[in-house]
Amino acid sequence: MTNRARLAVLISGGGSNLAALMEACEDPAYGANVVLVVADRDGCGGVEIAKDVGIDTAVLKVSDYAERNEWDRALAARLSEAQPDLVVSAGFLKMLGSATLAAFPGRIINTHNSLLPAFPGIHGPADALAYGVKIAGATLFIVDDGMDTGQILAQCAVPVLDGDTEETLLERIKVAERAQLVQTVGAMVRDGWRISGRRAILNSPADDPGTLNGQPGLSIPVE
Ligand SMILES: Nc1nc2c(c(=O)[nH]1)N[C@@H](CN(C=O)c1ccc(C(=O)N[C@@H](CCC(=O)O)C(=O)O)cc1)CN2
Ligand SMILES: NCC(=O)N[C@@H]1O[C@H](COP(=O)([O-])[O-])[C@@H](O)[C@H]1O
Repeated sequence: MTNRARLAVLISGGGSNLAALMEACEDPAYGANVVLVVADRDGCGGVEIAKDVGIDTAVLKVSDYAERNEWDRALAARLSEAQPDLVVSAGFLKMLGSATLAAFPGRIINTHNSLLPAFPGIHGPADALAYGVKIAGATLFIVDDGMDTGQILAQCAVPVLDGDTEETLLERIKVAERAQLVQTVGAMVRDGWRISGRRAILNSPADDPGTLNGQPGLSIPVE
Protein backbone atom coordinates (compact mmCIF):
# COMPACT_ATOMS: atom_id res chain seq x y z
CA MET A 1 0.00 0.00 0.00
CA THR A 2 1.64 3.24 -1.12
CA ASN A 3 -0.78 5.96 0.02
CA ARG A 4 -1.08 5.87 3.76
CA ALA A 5 -3.90 7.62 5.58
CA ARG A 6 -2.82 10.63 7.64
CA LEU A 7 -3.84 10.45 11.31
CA ALA A 8 -3.90 13.41 13.70
CA VAL A 9 -4.22 12.36 17.33
CA LEU A 10 -5.60 14.46 20.20
CA ILE A 11 -4.39 13.65 23.72
CA SER A 12 -4.38 14.99 27.26
CA GLY A 13 -2.20 12.43 29.03
CA GLY A 14 0.19 9.51 28.79
CA GLY A 15 -0.94 8.48 25.33
CA SER A 16 -0.97 4.67 25.52
CA ASN A 17 -3.66 4.62 22.82
CA LEU A 18 -1.48 6.94 20.72
CA ALA A 19 1.51 4.67 21.28
CA ALA A 20 -0.52 1.65 20.16
CA LEU A 21 -1.52 3.46 16.95
CA MET A 22 2.09 4.54 16.33
CA GLU A 23 3.26 0.95 16.74
CA ALA A 24 0.61 -0.31 14.32
CA CYS A 25 1.66 2.33 11.77
CA GLU A 26 5.18 0.88 11.69
CA ASP A 27 3.76 -1.86 9.44
CA PRO A 28 3.26 -0.37 5.95
CA ALA A 29 0.34 -2.77 5.44
CA TYR A 30 -1.57 -1.10 8.27
CA GLY A 31 -2.16 1.81 5.92
CA ALA A 32 -1.71 4.87 8.10
CA ASN A 33 0.79 7.26 9.58
CA VAL A 34 0.46 9.53 12.61
CA VAL A 35 1.36 12.96 11.23
CA LEU A 36 0.42 15.23 14.15
CA VAL A 37 -0.17 14.94 17.89
CA VAL A 38 -2.01 17.77 19.65
CA ALA A 39 -2.36 18.10 23.42
CA ASP A 40 -4.53 20.50 25.42
CA ARG A 41 -1.97 20.86 28.19
CA ASP A 42 1.75 20.85 28.93
CA GLY A 43 3.52 17.79 30.27
CA CYS A 44 1.70 15.08 28.29
CA GLY A 45 3.78 11.94 27.98
CA GLY A 46 2.19 11.29 24.61
CA VAL A 47 3.77 14.47 23.21
CA GLU A 48 7.22 13.23 24.21
CA ILE A 49 6.55 9.81 22.65
CA ALA A 50 5.67 11.53 19.38
CA LYS A 51 8.59 13.97 19.51
CA ASP A 52 11.01 11.10 20.08
CA VAL A 53 10.21 9.70 16.64
CA GLY A 54 9.93 13.02 14.82
CA ILE A 55 6.14 13.31 14.69
CA ASP A 56 4.92 16.92 14.62
CA THR A 57 3.35 18.06 17.89
CA ALA A 58 1.44 21.04 19.24
CA VAL A 59 0.04 22.11 22.60
CA LEU A 60 -3.09 24.28 22.50
CA LYS A 61 -4.31 25.32 25.93
CA VAL A 62 -7.79 26.81 26.33
CA SER A 63 -6.37 29.20 28.93
CA ASP A 64 -4.12 30.76 26.27
CA TYR A 65 -7.16 32.13 24.42
CA ALA A 66 -9.58 34.86 25.42
CA GLU A 67 -12.59 32.82 24.29
CA ARG A 68 -13.24 29.10 24.02
CA ASN A 69 -14.28 29.55 20.40
CA GLU A 70 -10.90 31.12 19.64
CA TRP A 71 -9.22 28.01 21.00
CA ASP A 72 -11.50 25.83 18.89
CA ARG A 73 -10.71 27.85 15.76
CA ALA A 74 -6.98 27.64 16.49
CA LEU A 75 -7.30 23.87 16.96
CA ALA A 76 -9.18 23.53 13.68
CA ALA A 77 -6.49 25.57 11.89
CA ARG A 78 -3.61 23.62 13.39
CA LEU A 79 -5.21 20.31 12.52
CA SER A 80 -6.00 21.51 9.00
CA GLU A 81 -2.32 22.30 8.43
CA ALA A 82 -1.60 18.60 8.83
CA GLN A 83 -4.26 17.63 6.28
CA PRO A 84 -5.41 14.57 8.27
CA ASP A 85 -7.70 11.95 6.75
CA LEU A 86 -8.86 11.03 10.26
CA VAL A 87 -8.65 12.84 13.61
CA VAL A 88 -8.43 10.44 16.56
CA SER A 89 -9.31 11.76 20.02
CA ALA A 90 -7.62 9.40 22.46
CA GLY A 91 -7.88 10.65 26.00
CA PHE A 92 -8.48 14.24 24.91
CA LEU A 93 -10.24 15.99 27.75
CA LYS A 94 -11.76 18.92 25.90
CA MET A 95 -15.06 19.15 24.09
CA LEU A 96 -14.51 20.05 20.43
CA GLY A 97 -16.40 23.07 19.17
CA SER A 98 -18.16 23.87 15.93
CA ALA A 99 -15.06 25.05 14.04
CA THR A 100 -13.19 21.78 14.55
CA LEU A 101 -16.27 19.64 13.93
CA ALA A 102 -16.99 21.54 10.70
CA ALA A 103 -13.41 21.23 9.49
CA PHE A 104 -13.54 17.41 9.59
CA PRO A 105 -17.18 16.37 9.25
CA GLY A 106 -17.62 12.70 10.11
CA ARG A 107 -13.83 12.25 10.30
CA ILE A 108 -13.23 12.77 14.01
CA ILE A 109 -13.44 9.67 16.18
CA ASN A 110 -13.08 9.28 19.94
CA THR A 111 -12.29 6.31 22.11
CA HIS A 112 -14.07 6.32 25.46
CA ASN A 113 -13.55 3.90 28.32
CA SER A 114 -17.17 2.95 28.94
CA LEU A 115 -19.92 1.11 27.09
CA LEU A 116 -21.83 4.14 25.83
CA PRO A 117 -24.42 5.41 26.25
CA ALA A 118 -23.61 4.41 29.82
CA PHE A 119 -21.16 6.53 31.78
CA PRO A 120 -20.16 9.35 29.39
CA GLY A 121 -17.74 12.07 30.40
CA ILE A 122 -14.32 11.83 31.96
CA HIS A 123 -14.89 9.35 34.78
CA GLY A 124 -16.28 6.34 32.93
CA PRO A 125 -14.59 3.48 34.82
CA ALA A 126 -15.16 5.10 38.22
CA ASP A 127 -18.83 5.67 37.41
CA ALA A 128 -19.21 2.08 36.20
CA LEU A 129 -17.58 0.70 39.34
CA ALA A 130 -19.73 2.90 41.58
CA TYR A 131 -22.87 1.72 39.79
CA GLY A 132 -21.94 -1.92 40.34
CA VAL A 133 -21.99 -3.10 36.72
CA LYS A 134 -20.61 -6.58 35.95
CA ILE A 135 -19.47 -5.79 32.40
CA ALA A 136 -17.51 -2.68 31.43
CA GLY A 137 -15.61 -1.77 28.31
CA ALA A 138 -14.79 0.85 25.72
CA THR A 139 -16.55 2.53 22.83
CA LEU A 140 -15.14 4.02 19.63
CA PHE A 141 -17.49 6.53 18.09
CA ILE A 142 -17.84 9.35 15.58
CA VAL A 143 -17.59 12.67 17.39
CA ASP A 144 -20.55 15.02 17.08
CA ASP A 145 -21.64 18.19 18.89
CA GLY A 146 -22.94 16.24 21.87
CA MET A 147 -20.92 14.67 24.65
CA ASP A 148 -20.18 11.04 23.68
CA THR A 149 -23.39 10.87 21.61
CA GLY A 150 -22.00 10.10 18.16
CA GLN A 151 -22.58 6.96 16.09
CA ILE A 152 -20.78 3.94 17.53
CA LEU A 153 -18.10 2.28 15.36
CA ALA A 154 -17.03 -0.44 17.77
CA GLN A 155 -17.38 -1.62 21.34
CA CYS A 156 -15.45 -4.12 23.42
CA ALA A 157 -16.35 -5.61 26.79
CA VAL A 158 -14.38 -6.68 29.81
CA PRO A 159 -15.54 -8.24 33.08
CA VAL A 160 -15.68 -6.23 36.30
CA LEU A 161 -14.08 -8.41 38.97
CA ASP A 162 -14.85 -8.50 42.68
CA GLY A 163 -12.29 -6.33 44.42
CA ASP A 164 -11.63 -4.20 41.36
CA THR A 165 -10.46 -0.68 42.02
CA GLU A 166 -10.81 2.16 39.51
CA GLU A 167 -7.18 1.57 38.60
CA THR A 168 -7.45 -2.20 38.03
CA LEU A 169 -10.66 -1.81 36.05
CA LEU A 170 -9.25 1.07 33.98
CA GLU A 171 -6.18 -0.92 33.03
CA ARG A 172 -8.26 -3.97 32.05
CA ILE A 173 -10.47 -1.72 29.90
CA LYS A 174 -7.45 -0.01 28.32
CA VAL A 175 -5.94 -3.31 27.18
CA ALA A 176 -9.11 -4.05 25.21
CA GLU A 177 -9.59 -0.41 24.21
CA ARG A 178 -6.17 -0.12 22.60
CA ALA A 179 -6.66 -3.31 20.61
CA GLN A 180 -10.08 -2.13 19.48
CA LEU A 181 -8.73 1.28 18.43
CA VAL A 182 -5.88 -0.18 16.40
CA GLN A 183 -8.07 -2.79 14.71
CA THR A 184 -10.94 -0.45 13.94
CA VAL A 185 -8.82 2.48 12.68
CA GLY A 186 -6.98 0.02 10.45
CA ALA A 187 -10.24 -1.27 9.00
CA MET A 188 -11.46 2.30 8.51
CA VAL A 189 -8.40 3.58 6.67
CA ARG A 190 -8.03 0.47 4.49
CA ASP A 191 -11.65 -0.18 3.59
CA GLY A 192 -13.69 2.80 4.74
CA TRP A 193 -16.97 3.09 6.62
CA ARG A 194 -20.45 4.48 6.14
CA ILE A 195 -23.09 6.13 8.26
CA SER A 196 -26.72 5.10 8.14
CA GLY A 197 -28.81 7.09 10.62
CA ARG A 198 -27.65 6.12 14.10
CA ARG A 199 -25.45 3.32 12.75
CA ALA A 200 -21.77 3.56 11.76
CA ILE A 201 -20.83 0.54 9.64
CA LEU A 202 -17.31 -0.62 8.78
CA ASN A 203 -16.99 -1.73 5.16
CA SER A 204 -14.81 -4.60 6.39
CA PRO A 205 -14.80 -6.06 9.91
CA ALA A 206 -11.78 -5.23 12.05
CA ASP A 207 -9.33 -8.16 12.20
CA ASP A 208 -9.99 -9.03 15.80
CA PRO A 209 -10.02 -12.82 16.35
CA GLY A 210 -12.05 -12.28 19.48
CA THR A 211 -14.87 -10.46 17.77
CA LEU A 212 -18.43 -11.72 17.42
CA ASN A 213 -19.01 -12.85 13.80
CA GLY A 214 -16.05 -10.75 12.72
CA GLN A 215 -17.59 -7.59 14.09
CA PRO A 216 -15.57 -5.54 16.61
CA GLY A 217 -17.69 -6.42 19.56
CA LEU A 218 -17.58 -8.81 22.47
CA SER A 219 -13.85 -9.41 22.51
CA ILE A 220 -13.38 -10.11 26.19
CA PRO A 221 -9.68 -10.61 27.00
CA VAL A 222 -8.96 -13.51 29.33
CA GLU A 223 -7.33 -12.46 32.61
N1 LIG B 1 -17.85 17.72 20.55
C1 LIG B 1 -17.28 16.68 21.19
N2 LIG B 1 -16.03 16.78 21.64
C2 LIG B 1 -15.47 15.72 22.29
C3 LIG B 1 -16.20 14.55 22.54
C4 LIG B 1 -17.53 14.47 22.03
O1 LIG B 1 -18.22 13.42 22.17
N3 LIG B 1 -18.04 15.55 21.38
N4 LIG B 1 -15.62 13.50 23.27
C5 LIG B 1 -14.48 13.94 24.06
C6 LIG B 1 -13.85 12.93 24.93
N5 LIG B 1 -14.68 12.85 26.14
C7 LIG B 1 -15.21 11.63 26.42
O2 LIG B 1 -14.97 10.63 25.70
C8 LIG B 1 -14.86 13.99 26.96
C9 LIG B 1 -13.80 14.87 27.13
C10 LIG B 1 -13.95 16.01 27.93
C11 LIG B 1 -15.15 16.28 28.56
C12 LIG B 1 -15.28 17.53 29.38
O3 LIG B 1 -16.25 17.71 30.11
N6 LIG B 1 -14.27 18.41 29.27
C13 LIG B 1 -14.29 19.75 29.93
C14 LIG B 1 -12.97 20.02 30.66
C15 LIG B 1 -12.52 18.82 31.47
C16 LIG B 1 -11.05 19.01 31.92
O4 LIG B 1 -10.29 19.74 31.24
O5 LIG B 1 -10.68 18.38 32.95
C17 LIG B 1 -14.38 20.81 28.85
O6 LIG B 1 -14.25 20.48 27.65
O7 LIG B 1 -14.53 21.98 29.25
C18 LIG B 1 -16.22 15.40 28.39
C19 LIG B 1 -16.08 14.25 27.59
C20 LIG B 1 -13.48 14.64 23.21
N7 LIG B 1 -14.15 15.82 22.69
N1 LIG C 1 -13.84 10.62 27.86
C1 LIG C 1 -12.46 10.88 27.67
C2 LIG C 1 -11.68 9.81 28.36
O1 LIG C 1 -11.85 9.57 29.54
N2 LIG C 1 -10.80 9.13 27.61
C3 LIG C 1 -10.02 8.05 28.13
O2 LIG C 1 -8.72 8.50 28.49
C4 LIG C 1 -7.84 7.37 28.44
C5 LIG C 1 -6.57 7.83 27.78
O3 LIG C 1 -5.57 6.88 27.99
P1 LIG C 1 -4.14 7.04 27.25
O4 LIG C 1 -3.70 8.47 27.48
O5 LIG C 1 -3.28 6.03 27.94
O6 LIG C 1 -4.36 6.74 25.79
C6 LIG C 1 -8.56 6.28 27.63
O7 LIG C 1 -8.93 5.18 28.45
C7 LIG C 1 -9.79 6.98 27.09
O8 LIG C 1 -10.93 6.14 27.00
